[in-house]
Amino acid sequence: MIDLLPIPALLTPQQCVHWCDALDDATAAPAAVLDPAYGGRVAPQIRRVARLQPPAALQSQAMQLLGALQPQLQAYFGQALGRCEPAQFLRYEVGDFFVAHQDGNTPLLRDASLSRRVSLVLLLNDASLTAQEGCYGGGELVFHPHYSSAAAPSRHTPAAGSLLAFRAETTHEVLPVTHGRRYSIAGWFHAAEPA
Ligand SMILES: O=C(O)CCC(=O)C(=O)O
Ligand SMILES: [Fe+2]
Repeated sequence: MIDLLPIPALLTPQQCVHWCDALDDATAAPAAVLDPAYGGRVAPQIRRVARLQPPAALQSQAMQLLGALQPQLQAYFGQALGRCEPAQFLRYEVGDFFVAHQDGNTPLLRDASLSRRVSLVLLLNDASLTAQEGCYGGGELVFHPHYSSAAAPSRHTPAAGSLLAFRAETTHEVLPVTHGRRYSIAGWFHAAEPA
């Protein structure tokens, strides 16, 4: 079974609209794969999405919001958690996606992602089947069970302002966006430093 913790209504609909508006003025650059210290590079066949440079106030608000979840996440995932990595503000345009991947805690990859323990994805706008102002189509967040499990992948389109937390080693992907723009924030809690 996939260990998924949904946290609804972390942001109000008004905050979501305000954050998306602020992000439309932000500098955007193609998001990289892998840790920059280990040759982080843009690989659009793997991850095609713009990483936005939010205003400093928004970045720190997001970090406060995510940081406050630490006790709840520690209790749910049964892991001692340390720092939360700077959140990535992401915008998926039509055709953008992120192939199935794990965010960290995968022992064969010995970069900074090794100590990631819990991944967080916060959606800033809603999905809709038809094109609607401010909404996107496609872009489902899909979780894949362990290969030894017969369970089917699960697809999620969290409501604007709500978050999904999962173990960093869980395989997940973002399906291509089919209309509109999808805004999300990704963050990661690392293992607590040994005392
Ligand atoms: O944007 C999302 O929903 C998830 C992004 C993601 O999986 C990642 O950045 O590692
Ligand atoms: Fe991810």
